[in-house]
Amino acid sequence: MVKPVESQDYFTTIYKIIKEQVTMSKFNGVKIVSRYFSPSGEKNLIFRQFFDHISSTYTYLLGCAKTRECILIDPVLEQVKRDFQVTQDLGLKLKYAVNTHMHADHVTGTGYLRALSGCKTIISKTSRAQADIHVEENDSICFGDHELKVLSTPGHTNGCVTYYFPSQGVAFTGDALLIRGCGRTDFQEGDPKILYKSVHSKIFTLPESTLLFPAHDYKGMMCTSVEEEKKFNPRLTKSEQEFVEIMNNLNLAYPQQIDRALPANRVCGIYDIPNEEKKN
Ligand SMILES: N[C@@H](CCC(=O)N[C@@H](CSS)C(=O)NCC(=O)O)C(=O)O
Repeated sequence: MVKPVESQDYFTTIYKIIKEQVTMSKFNGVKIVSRYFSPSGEKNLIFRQFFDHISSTYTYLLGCAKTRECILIDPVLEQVKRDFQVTQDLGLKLKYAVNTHMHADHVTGTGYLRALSGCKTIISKTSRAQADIHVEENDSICFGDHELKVLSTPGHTNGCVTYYFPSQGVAFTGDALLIRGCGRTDFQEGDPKILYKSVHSKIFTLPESTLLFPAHDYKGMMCTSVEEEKKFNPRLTKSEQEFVEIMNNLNLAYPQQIDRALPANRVCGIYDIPNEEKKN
C-alpha cells in the first residue's frame, strides 16, 4: 500500500506557493478561488476526481484519512475496476457507492461496486430507483469523520440531489448545475422552471466561495465556484422566462446510451454487473 498524499497537505502546499497571487487576484469582480478545499480546514480528507471519457462523467472519491472509510459519487460501470483499485491502493474501505440521480447517459457502477466490496448503494427516494439507502433533503451521508448534506435539486430529473460538504466548502452538483451550463430538461421529468428554482434557491445560496464539482463536463473543465456561476453561467444568470426559453430550444441529441442506461439505473443496486463477472 502506498501512503497517499493527503489532499489537504497537497493543496495547502500549493496554496502557500500561490498565496500572494491568490489574495491579490480579482478578475471581472470574481475573487479567484484557487484551492480545492479550505487550507485552514481539516487535514484528514482524501479526494480524487476520475473521468469517463465515453460519457464525459466525473466520479469523485472522498475518503477519511483517519478511519479509512470512503465513498464514491457517481461511479460509471465501465470504470468500476479502475476506481475500486484506487480505493484498494490507498488502503480505503468503500462504505457507500452514491448516485446524484438516475443517470440517462451511462450505467451506474454502484451495483457492481456493491458486488465487489459489500458497500451500500445510495440514491434519492424521489428517483424511485432501487438502492440500499434512499436519501432526501437534509439527510446526512457520513464516512469516517466527514459528513455530506443532501440538498434536493430537482429539475433535470425529479430525483436529482446535490451533496454539500460544508466543512470543506464544496458541493457535488450532479447534473443540476454544470460548469457554465446545467442539466437538460427535455426528458425524465425534466422541468426548466423547477431546475431554475433549485439552482437559485439551493446552490446559489451556498457561500460564494463554495467550490462546485459537476457530474459532467464536455469542454474539459473540472471545477467551478458558486460565485463564478452566479456571474458567468450563460443560462442561469438570465431571468426565469429567458431560462425556460433557452432550455426549450437546446435541441440536443438524445444520449447515445439512454436505452441501455435507464432500465439498468432503475435497479442500480441489483443487476448492473458485467455478464463476465456474473459467471465468476
Ligand atoms: N452526448 C452525450 C449526452 C450529452 C447530454 O445530453 N448531457 C446531459 C447530461 S447526461 S443526461 C445534459 O444535461 N447536457 C446539458 C448540455 O447542455 O449539454 C451522450 O450521448 O451521452
